Order: sequence, then C-alpha cells, then structure tokens
Amino acid sequence: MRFRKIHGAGNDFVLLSDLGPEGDKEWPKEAERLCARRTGVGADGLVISRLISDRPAVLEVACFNADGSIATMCGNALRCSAWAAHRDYGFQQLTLHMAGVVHEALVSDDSVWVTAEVSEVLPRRLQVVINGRPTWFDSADTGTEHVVAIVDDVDAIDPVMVGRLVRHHADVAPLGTNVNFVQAVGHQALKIRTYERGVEAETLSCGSGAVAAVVVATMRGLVARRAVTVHNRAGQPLTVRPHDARPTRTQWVGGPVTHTFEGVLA
Ligand SMILES: N[C@@H](CCC[C@H](N)C(=O)O)C(=O)O
Repeated sequence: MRFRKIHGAGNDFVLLSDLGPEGDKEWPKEAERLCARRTGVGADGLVISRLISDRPAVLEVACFNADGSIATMCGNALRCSAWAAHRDYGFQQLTLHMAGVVHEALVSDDSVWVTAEVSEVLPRRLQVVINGRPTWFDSADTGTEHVVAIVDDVDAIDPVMVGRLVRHHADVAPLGTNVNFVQAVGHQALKIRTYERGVEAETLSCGSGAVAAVVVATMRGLVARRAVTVHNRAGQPLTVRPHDARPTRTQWVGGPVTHTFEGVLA
C-alpha cells in the first residue's frame, strides 16, 4: 500500500489516498502501528482520504490520532488531504467531509485553506495552577474539544506537564480535551503551544487549536475579528480568518503543507 508522509505546518501524518481493495483495515490499530516514531513511519496521525466525486471535487477524510482514537476534526489533516488531491487531480477548490461535517478547501501555490465550524466559547471552563499562578481555561469546540489559556509567556510553561493535567481534568471528563497556551504578540498575532489529546504530546501546530485560540482571543478583545497570524512551534504560522458568509460560525485556517516523502507499506 502506497503512503505519503506529509505535514501541515509541522503537524505530521501518514496519508493514504489511493486505497485499493485492501481498503478495509482495522484503522485504529493501523494508526498506532504506523504512527509509532521508532517502529512505524512516525506521525501525529493517520489520514485516510477517499475521492467520492470529481465534479464537484469531494473527498471523504478520516483522521486517527497516533493512539488510534478518532479525530472528529483535524484542520491540518484536511489541509494535507486537499493538497494531495490538488497534486493528484488538479483540484483547487474542494469539499471535504470529516466525521459528518462538511468543510470547504482552497488550494493555492503556497498555502492550503480549510474551513472549521466553531461553537460558542465557554469562558472559565476550568482552572489549574501554572507556575504558582491560578490560570483559567476557556473552552471552544472547533469540531473537536479545545481549551485555551491566555498567558503572558507561552515559553515559560511546560506544555506536556500542564497539558496532561488539563487534558485529564475532571471538568472535561470523560472526553478530555486538546490544550492550548496562547500569548498575544502584537497586532493581530498570537503565539501558541498545543498539547494534543490522542497524540498525548505537544505537536508543532494544530489547525483546530489555532482556530480555538483565535475565537477565544477575539472574545477576550486581544485581536479584532479579521485575519490573525498564529505562530506555532514549527515556525510555520497558520492564519485564521472569518468566513465572509458566516463570520461568527465559520473560520478559515490556512498555511503551508509539505510533502516529505512517499513509500510503500510492508
Ligand atoms: N492536529 C489537529 C487536531 C487533531 C485532533 C485532536 N488530536 C483530537 O483528537 O481532538 C488539527 O490540526 O486540527
């Protein structure tokens, strides 16, 4: 089976997009096997993309986290799938389905954009003490669960230690959550670090996390409701901007996609 190793601003995936007859595997187990950094290909997630129509261009995309759990929304997996469909079929504008939700995608030479559907922000959802200081997290569902803390300095925080604590916090049980630490860094710009549920580690970027950061930062008056640059650990910023037709419900998230290598699974 052929695969692509690909990343969206540092969030890396094994992408299967031309499944033949071997199309029905136990994907959660395959995800664990393929994503293992030492014994597999190594990735934050496994993405399976199927072309279900070419006129209009429609893809069905499934994303499994490295631990085999299903990601109901993964902005970077959608962006990587749209990039691959552009490469394979020349599509520039696509519709993507993930976990029953419809997303739009736009592919240009240097960036890939997808839409994320956003729920209302729940302020002060939980509190933990970080470096001796009680810190509130707001929650925002951007297709999957995220909490966001606005902090003075994201680099003064241990995102794995605190992320794990928050991810397992009783106030977000039983689903748990992805955890974002966000700092305002000047005009319409944020800096972010994200602990991802299902990867159970800090990832270099997270599309739905960037969207959650922007909706929380907007609600808190740190940025205006227009394009915001979100600086991540990869040094490959994502940009989040409101959808023209549905500015309060839908956000675009865009940035680079990099195809690292291709291979054949043994
Ligand atoms: N990295 C993703 C989000 C992946 C989903 C997450 N780990 C979960 O299970 O909620 C993104 O780019 O949005």
